[in-house]
Amino acid sequence: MGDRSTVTDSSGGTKKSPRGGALAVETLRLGREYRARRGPAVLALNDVSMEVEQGEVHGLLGPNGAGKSTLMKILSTVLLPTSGTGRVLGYDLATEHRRIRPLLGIVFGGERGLYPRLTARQNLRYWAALYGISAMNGSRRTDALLEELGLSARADDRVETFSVGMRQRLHLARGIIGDPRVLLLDEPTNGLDPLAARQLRELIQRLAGEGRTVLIATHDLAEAEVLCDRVTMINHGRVVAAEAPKTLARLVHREERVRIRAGSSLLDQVRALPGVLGIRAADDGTSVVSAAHQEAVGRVLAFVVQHGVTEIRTELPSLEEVYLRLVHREETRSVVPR
Ligand SMILES: Nc1ncnc2c1ncn2[C@@H]1O[C@H](COP(=O)(O)OP(=O)(O)OP(=O)(O)O)[C@@H](O)[C@H]1O
Repeated sequence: MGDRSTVTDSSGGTKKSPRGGALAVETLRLGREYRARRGPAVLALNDVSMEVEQGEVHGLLGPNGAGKSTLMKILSTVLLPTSGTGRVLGYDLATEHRRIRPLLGIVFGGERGLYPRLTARQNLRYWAALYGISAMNGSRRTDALLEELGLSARADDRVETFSVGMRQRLHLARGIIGDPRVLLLDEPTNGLDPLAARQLRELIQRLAGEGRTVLIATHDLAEAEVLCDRVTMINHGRVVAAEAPKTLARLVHREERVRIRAGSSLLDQVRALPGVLGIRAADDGTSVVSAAHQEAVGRVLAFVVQHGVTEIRTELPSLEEVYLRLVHREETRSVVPR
């Protein structure tokens, strides 16, 4: 499968992000309204501005109905925005979809995109042909992908006999057979057992390591935390945050944590240190000390080390906590009358 050299630069003049990287995806005040024959129109996306750098693994997070699928469909050029603009690798989403399509790999899962009565090999060769890859190259690429995704032994079995995990891997193979520069994945590890999910994550990381950009819509926050360089959280069609998971945790919680294993009298002394917000007992018998700022963390660390504590870990709130805080805050806001 492709090494860096296979990722060619054929973009339409890409812009740089404020962080200095060339942009794979950018949207500016993108909106999408669905108009029903009856009933009110639904504003699925509202002023969405986001940036994804080339080579980045970027998570798109949000509750059900937030607008993730709508955004993915617009980025994959199957749906037009009703307002705003967007570019993929420098090409305009509304007017240059023919240029964008060959650069994209789309994995939306479910039953779409695979022919169950064909074998895995036949499916991939068919998709290779659709991407305009010659029969010889298509066959070579098919073999390499089946091998890489652990499907070689079942290459000539019909897809209808495949497990959920095998189909999911085949979906990914289909998505990358055209050697795309940008991969759009919707819930890629949905329905996979933990081992298969982990293997798929490793593959996604490898694909990004080859210089490809990966945009993943997921409900799995732990997955987003390990996989994504940055995440964009959306709720009710609006961007509520866009940052690296760790940065988000700092911005949202403004607190740091130190996990220690210590007796109750020592914990009482730690609780009294300046800048300590509280201490919570964890299930594994350790105690989690919340500190207001880095200086307080330093104070706690120095104190516990001085008193012979050996099990010490600093940590940030999880992405799940950040998500709940941000989305919950939005929900609370949205019930306040305007
Ligand atoms: N074709 C459509 N016609 C009318 N409304 C739609 C259509 N597609 C989506 N919507 C509405 O737009 C909003 C956003 O939907 P979307 O499917 O993009 O959300 P999502 O974040 O992908 O949700 P989920 O995680 O449940 O898939 C929802 O209110 C949904 O009901």
